[in-house]
Amino acid sequence: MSIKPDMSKNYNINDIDDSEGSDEMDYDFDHTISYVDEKSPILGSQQQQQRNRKEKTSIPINDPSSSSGSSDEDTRKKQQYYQQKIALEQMKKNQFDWALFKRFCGIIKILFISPLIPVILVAFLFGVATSQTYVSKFTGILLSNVYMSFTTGDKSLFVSSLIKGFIFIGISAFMDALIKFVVSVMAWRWRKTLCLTLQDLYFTKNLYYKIIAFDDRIDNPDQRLTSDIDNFTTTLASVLSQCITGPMVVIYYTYLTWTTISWYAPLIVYGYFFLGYFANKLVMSPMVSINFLQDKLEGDFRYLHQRIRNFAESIALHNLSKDKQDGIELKDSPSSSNRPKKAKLHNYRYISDSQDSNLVEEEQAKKQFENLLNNKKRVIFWQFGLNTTSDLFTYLSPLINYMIIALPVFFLHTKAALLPSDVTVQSFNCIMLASGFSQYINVSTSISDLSGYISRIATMIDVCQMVANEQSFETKVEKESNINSNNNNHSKSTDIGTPSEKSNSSIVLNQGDFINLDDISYFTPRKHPLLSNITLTIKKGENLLIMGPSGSGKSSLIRVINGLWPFFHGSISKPQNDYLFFLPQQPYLIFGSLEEQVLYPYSKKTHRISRPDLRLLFSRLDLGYLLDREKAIRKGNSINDLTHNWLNSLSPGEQQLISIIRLFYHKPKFALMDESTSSIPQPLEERVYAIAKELGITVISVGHRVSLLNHHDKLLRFDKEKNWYLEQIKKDK
Ligand SMILES: Nc1ncnc2c1ncn2[C@@H]1O[C@H](COP(=O)(O)OP(=O)(O)OP(=O)(O)O)[C@@H](O)[C@H]1O
Repeated sequence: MSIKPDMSKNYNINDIDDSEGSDEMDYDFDHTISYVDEKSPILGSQQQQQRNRKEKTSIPINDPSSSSGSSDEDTRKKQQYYQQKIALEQMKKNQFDWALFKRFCGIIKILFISPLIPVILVAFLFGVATSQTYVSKFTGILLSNVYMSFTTGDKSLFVSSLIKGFIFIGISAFMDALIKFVVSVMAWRWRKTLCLTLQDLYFTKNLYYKIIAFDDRIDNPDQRLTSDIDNFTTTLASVLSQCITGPMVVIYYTYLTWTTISWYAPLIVYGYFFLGYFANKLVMSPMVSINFLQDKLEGDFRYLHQRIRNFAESIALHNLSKDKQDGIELKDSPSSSNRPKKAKLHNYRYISDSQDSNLVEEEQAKKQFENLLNNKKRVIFWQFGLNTTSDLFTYLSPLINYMIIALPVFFLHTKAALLPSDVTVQSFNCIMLASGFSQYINVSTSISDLSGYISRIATMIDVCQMVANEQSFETKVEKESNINSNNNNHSKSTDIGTPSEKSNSSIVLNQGDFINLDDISYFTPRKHPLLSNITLTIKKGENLLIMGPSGSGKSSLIRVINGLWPFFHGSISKPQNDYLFFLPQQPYLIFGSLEEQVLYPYSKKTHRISRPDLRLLFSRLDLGYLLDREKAIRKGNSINDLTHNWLNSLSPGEQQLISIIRLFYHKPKFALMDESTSSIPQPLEERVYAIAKELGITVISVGHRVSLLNHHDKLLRFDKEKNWYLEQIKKDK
């Protein structure tokens, strides 16, 4: 079956040779994938496009991706090269340095965006930490008294010290629990603030779509929004509490060691701390990038398993046939018993010897898991180094304390001897001062984790802001009434509508019942030119069908018309978006009841459909049984109202029909249907178009089925040379 339409002729559906009985148009699907120069212009003429195509196929020689041939090995190497390049660039950016500190300050600004409660919490923490530090002083004195009561045999001193001990140590323990409680509340609040702020950003101006479709700088945005923010705020709150209690202890015990020993005592402890700090920093710096990479690998690993969950059935079906093929091959091959075991064919170790055939997904998951484990090994080794230095400094600090106390007796000879109770108080004070500092050293371990989260969260904020402010991702949208009033207010030489203006992209929201494309040339987000200079008008009541080879740009034109893709030149005049409704290729069902499916993108909060109306909508497409099924499930009380998992088991056709019911409920002036009847039988497809007509919906369809021609008035046809043809469809009664 083939169609060779002539632009000069009207197109007649009876001209189609359907002798092969196929329902699909026979296009040449040979679509070449080329490497495009980012700056390649959109070329209008065919010759220019051909020249451009030739140029596009040249690949830089020094780039590993340029290796000739297109074997799997090459593709794998290319992917590896780019992954490593990106990971290295990211790692370079995530050093523990001033830039990271500035990014941290950016996040802090968000955390304190409504400062009252966080400031109260921090002040409260400060108050509790101060009181706890003060109360801890009595522990030292009590210890000294207990020690003295043993040496002097003073029972009353022992009893009174014990009673005071219970009170003060009890208070201290309670304050410790209070600090932990405040830290948890603070982490909870910060998570709320940061996550909501980021979500606001993520959902503004379709950013969630743009950063996934147009920008590849953010891997796993879901992980950043969920676990990274949670881990970051929890770690930050605990680091903050340590940073607050630390100085309290340091300041107070600096004073006590100075007064009970001498000026050099705090000085030596300070020197010891700085030595520890620099040793830790040395180990910490590389850990930032290693932790960053670990988070990325964890996210990728989870994402792969998520995909396996989402596509479980497709994977299982594909692999049923694969198992069969493997079976035949094994049976037919005389040398099958001599085949090397699978494990030997792979470089990595996690493939079981007993398995003859592994799923591609299994291999990928295992490969990714191996990468993750390899990096985790690095994390563990560097963590070991960090723990060794920080623990060494913590554990050695009592010895330093005793050396400080021993200085006047054994080295300076300023004192002959010390009383045991004095030694107890002095060593307690030194230990407390050192513990104040060792809190900082311990903080450094948490800071290395924190830095990874800072990088990931700050990158997400930066990229979201950059994409939000990116002018090339924005299309100028104006109301026709505004343009007219501007035209009236200005002289005829006003800018609007001048050729220079027309060469840019603009969308005008008209009051009329038509969609007009004026000299539209559009391209992919990577600037790969698609179709050029399309000019056409779609009037109300005049259905348009778009056909063409796969990847030729049919869906992209729909994206351009509804304003999702700003990658075009020329101007579009269309009714405002409330009058347009888009049905994507992949039907989208939300978590919710059938009524909520139909209401979407509205919700039950603002809209409701009465039971009889809902039944009528479903019955028109023979789907009344789904409402009965839902009713039975509700009665059985076996379903969580929010997660209607049973919807996942609907057939693709049922899913398409539900989105078509959604379209009928919303009754827009224009419907943009992207292959949205491809899974339903032809008689039902006829009914869908008949109902749309009855409801006054003008349809712009994308599709491959010849039967669609029956329901449309005009055909916009693309060919593989990037030419377009607009033809009138003649319908013979
Ligand atoms: N987000 C994107 N980034 C880069 N290229 C894209 C993106 N989306 C689509 N493309 C490319 O744009 C070209 C046109 O895609 P489009 O989805 O419009 O094809 P189509 O004609 O609708 O194909 P099909 O009939 O298979 O649905 C394809 O080569 C596709 O790979």
